[in-house]
Amino acid sequence: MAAILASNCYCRYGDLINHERSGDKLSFSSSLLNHDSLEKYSCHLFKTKKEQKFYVEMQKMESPAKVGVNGRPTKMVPTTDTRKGKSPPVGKTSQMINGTTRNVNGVRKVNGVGLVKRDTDPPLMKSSSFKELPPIEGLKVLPSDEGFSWASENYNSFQRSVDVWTFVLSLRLRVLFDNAKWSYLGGFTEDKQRSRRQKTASWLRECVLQLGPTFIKLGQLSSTRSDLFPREFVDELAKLQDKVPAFSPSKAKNFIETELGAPINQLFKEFEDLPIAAASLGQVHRAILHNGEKVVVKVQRPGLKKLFDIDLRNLKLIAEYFQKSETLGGPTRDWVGIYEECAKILYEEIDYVNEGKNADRFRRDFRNIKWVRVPLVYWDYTATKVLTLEYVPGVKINQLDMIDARGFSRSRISSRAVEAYLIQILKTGFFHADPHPGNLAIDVDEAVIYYDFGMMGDIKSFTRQKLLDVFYAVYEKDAKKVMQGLVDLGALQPTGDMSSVRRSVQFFLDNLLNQRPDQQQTFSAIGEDLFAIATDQPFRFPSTFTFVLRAFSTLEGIGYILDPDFSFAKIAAPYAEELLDLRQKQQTGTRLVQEIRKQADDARVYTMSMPYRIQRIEDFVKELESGDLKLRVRVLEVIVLQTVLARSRYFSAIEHIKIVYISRREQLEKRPYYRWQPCIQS
Ligand SMILES: Nc1ncnc2c1ncn2[C@@H]1O[C@H](COP(=O)(O)OP(=O)(O)OP(=O)(O)O)[C@@H](O)[C@H]1O
Repeated sequence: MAAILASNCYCRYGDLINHERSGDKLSFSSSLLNHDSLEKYSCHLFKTKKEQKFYVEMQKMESPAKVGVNGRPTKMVPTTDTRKGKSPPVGKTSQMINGTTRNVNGVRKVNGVGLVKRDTDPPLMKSSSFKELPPIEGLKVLPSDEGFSWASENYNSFQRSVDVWTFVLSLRLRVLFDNAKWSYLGGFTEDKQRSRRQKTASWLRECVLQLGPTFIKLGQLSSTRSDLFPREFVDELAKLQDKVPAFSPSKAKNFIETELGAPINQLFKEFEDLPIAAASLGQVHRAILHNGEKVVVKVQRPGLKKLFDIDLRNLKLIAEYFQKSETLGGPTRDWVGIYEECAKILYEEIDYVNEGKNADRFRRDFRNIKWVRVPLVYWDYTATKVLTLEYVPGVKINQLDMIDARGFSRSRISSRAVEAYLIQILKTGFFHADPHPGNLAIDVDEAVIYYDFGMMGDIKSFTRQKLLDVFYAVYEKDAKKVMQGLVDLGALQPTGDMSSVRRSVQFFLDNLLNQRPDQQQTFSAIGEDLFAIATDQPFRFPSTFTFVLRAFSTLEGIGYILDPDFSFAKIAAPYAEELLDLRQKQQTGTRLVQEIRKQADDARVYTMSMPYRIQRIEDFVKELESGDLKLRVRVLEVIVLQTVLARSRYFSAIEHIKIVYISRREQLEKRPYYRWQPCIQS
């Protein structure tokens, strides 16, 4: 709270860059209190001088804004009824929308307990104000998290561990059973196995949902690992993206108040109860700051850290158990490594300060690219579990109808999405590791908006260099160099005999690169081939690699949906060319340096050793002349030698010609060498 009250300087800055925004006719709602009443109210609300000063500053800054972030015009989606088409089912008096229970009269129920008027409800939070909210098109009605055991903050650690182990052991048994041919009544067929696996996969998704945030997130992460899990599982886990329950607004608001240390109405002029999105780890609410700026507040699920601690402790033991198991590929799969990677990602994702920093960095990386938009972080309203960002609405990149209705160019959008990604991978090295369609939207000027900076990849310069080496090696179809690059990257374990790996890589390179443009493979197909090739080989794909591959295949999928003529290769070609040109230049430069160095070395060696060498040659020639030595030279080399010898008495090029000394005795040998008596001219 101290930070919020004390640091009003940010609001001033925010005001400057968001003039347009405050002046925007569209508002979440009209304030329920006019300025006069607010002023009176403020005396009551803001008890300390510091608080009052903050309030006064806020009031001053309510002037209409002119310029948006990046100098862009800020525009919201047109106002229509937010809950259009989402009226409660006939015969029912209330419905749960994104954690909020509403009755048909608009009276709010909290936590499904009944009609409740929260004592803590600030006067600004009356539901009538939300009639004027700009709509969220395609807003989903989310299931509530009530009824899920993990939604309670007081987990019983022992019970939770029992649940986790029961799930893992059941999964293990089901997988064993699916793979056991004897278990198929009437005989085993691949079709029967596939359908059984499909059932197990659906069961798995249900269990994951029941087990809650840790497992939902892990399930989402696993849905990128076709290299580790069967196709059916991966497909089913991918569905977890949009089936996450929301928690109640009262929970969200209480949590924000605890985290930011101030009542909601001091923090926000308005706060919208209905979350615009809910995900495994948190949910997003819209709000308006007292200076009129529109923001979104991402609130973490309460008690998540505690839940992670219990779950990850168990998962560590499970990974160790997997590691030891022969049937689970223990020796070839680094389960403990995979666990560690996942745990790191999970803990990073629940640190919203980290996410805010990522957003800032990403925003900086794209500051000169006007067609990419990254929301601004409101640090004064941000803590480890609450993240407040500039509200940047847009049409989701896969909402084709809306894209068409707004007259956007689909091909331009797909090119921009791919290009923005190439810039991240090839230039800045800091990339969005989860560019699914929910995290990409299109602004009014067709700029690509990014959301969600919890999972970012950072390609360090060493890794970047090695990746480029692999890229060049792939371009040259040089399996050995590709392998060396992969070893350097830690993606390939060097073992004794690498010939089978080399053959696999060469096969992959030949098949991948020998295609005509019309036969180009999709990234997901390439990924699948790659993972198939990697089976039983000492590959360990780092998460960065799988994330990049998944990101490319997601973007490619989006590209095809948007534009039937989409070609990833076409968009990427200028970037690839630029890299190859760069390499060419580097090589030319390096080669020149090498050549100069070699000449310098030669000169030094020859200068230093010349007297000695001349002496040696002198002796050698004398021996030849006296007949003490004979030269035995391969037939083909004779002419060269003759020429050289004819030119110089001290045939300094002698090292380049294969000369064999033979003694007189050895002359008699029958080997098919041409006998040659040198005729040296002085
Ligand atoms: N700055 C913003 N402006 C407008 N809408 C936003 C903003 N940030 C997030 N949203 C909306 O909220 C949704 C969820 O946000 P975000 O992806 O950051 O949450 P999350 O909890 O990390 O979800 P997930 O992990 O599923 O991606 C976004 O898809 C977008 O619709």
